[in-house]
Amino acid sequence: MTFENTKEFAQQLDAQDALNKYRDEFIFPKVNDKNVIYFTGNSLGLQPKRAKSYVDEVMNDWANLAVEGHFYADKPWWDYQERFAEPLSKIVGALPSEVTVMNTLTVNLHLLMVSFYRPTKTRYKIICEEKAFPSDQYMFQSQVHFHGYNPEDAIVEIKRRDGEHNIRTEDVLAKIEEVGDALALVLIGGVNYYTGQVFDMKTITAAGHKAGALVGWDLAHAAGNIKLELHDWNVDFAAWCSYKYMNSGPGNASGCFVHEKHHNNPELPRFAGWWGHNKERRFKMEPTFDPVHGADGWQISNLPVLSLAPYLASVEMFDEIGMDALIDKRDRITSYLEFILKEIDKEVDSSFEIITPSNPLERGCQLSVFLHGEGRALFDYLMKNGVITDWREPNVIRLAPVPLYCSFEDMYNFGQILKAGIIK
Ligand SMILES: Cc1ncc(COP(=O)(O)O)c(C=O)c1O
Ligand SMILES: Nc1ccccc1C(=O)C[C@H](N)C(=O)O
Repeated sequence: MTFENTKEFAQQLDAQDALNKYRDEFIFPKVNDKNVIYFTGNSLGLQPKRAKSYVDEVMNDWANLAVEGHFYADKPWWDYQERFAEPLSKIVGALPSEVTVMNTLTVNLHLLMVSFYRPTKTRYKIICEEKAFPSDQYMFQSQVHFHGYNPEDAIVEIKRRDGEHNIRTEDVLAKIEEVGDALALVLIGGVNYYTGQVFDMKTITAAGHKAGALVGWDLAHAAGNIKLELHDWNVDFAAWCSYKYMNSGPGNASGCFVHEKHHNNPELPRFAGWWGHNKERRFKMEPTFDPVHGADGWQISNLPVLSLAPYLASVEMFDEIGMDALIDKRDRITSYLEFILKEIDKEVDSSFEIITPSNPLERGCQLSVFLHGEGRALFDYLMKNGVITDWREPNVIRLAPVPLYCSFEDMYNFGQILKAGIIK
């Protein structure tokens, strides 16, 4: 499709966009009395208007039913997480029994590593990506330490080649083969938080298995953003936070995936709690743990229902729309933003280097832009003028035109503000 850098053209794309009406479902912060152009849904998604009524429902049930709400609320609290299974399984390409919601992302990755990182004297190494999100790096180091190994030896990072911004699949595969019999686990961010690069999860998962290792994915920047087929790709486990693309609210619960093939394995160690115990007999207060056969068997504590409520509102919205429609718009709006950046680049002295892969199959809805010749002052100018982006050292802004609530006209307007910020 050929694009034009005009307001009329952008408005025309909005008029043809079936998802445009969902913009009204979200609350936008305002700057100078105008809705902002929000590019940071990859950090914290906007609040869906319908989230409040889900929270109010729990507050009302708590007021009116108190302890009875666990079993007699319209949406009973004791198995509230089961309402996520169907819609969430479609978002990540899983069976409903393979997904659950609990805790937060780093906590869940630790808990899943209890089950899936079981190093032995000879097979103890973890492959991850260079410059993984810091929380993941701390997690790897502390897990390796906990098991009595040396992080310098046990953690193997896949590097970018000199002068390249993204990691090549062939380099991941070569590293897996090289580490071979010493490899216990591959655990990578499915979408890199800094560059927005999407990894070839299917191919890498198969290669990890071939080497005799288990394979997990941190899907913080992937869930609700890209097409996932976790079950079919034979991924062992995965976890994601819900406050980014899934719009569940700050610090909210994480989602987890555990492949069906691991559900009935009595050998698998895990850190247990009563909410993972056999559902029918949970309140019989039995002394021996009998896990639910499914991802729910990794639950530990009773559920933080008040915080799950807005997440449920959001997941149901995703279910209404479907990932295919979202991805369709995501590709169009991301390409339009890419086009706008290139157009503005021609009109100003500075130059923008998009470090995200240009192939739509290797990116979701994030463009990370190196601002050559510009500095933090430009970022500050954008923020003051109602464009919310984020800044990452040394000189990168990340732009996520989230298809649920960003418009094509936003992209056009952004281009004009960007140009004014440079030329001023
Ligand atoms: C890739 C990645 N891993 C881990 C985290 C940390 O998540 P949490 O603070 O919810 O544990 C984030 C975002 O904050 C992330 O982007
Ligand atoms: N939860 C947060 C709280 C405070 C500041 C940032 C975050 C993020 O989520 C950062 C995110 N992981 C990112 O890739 O930008």
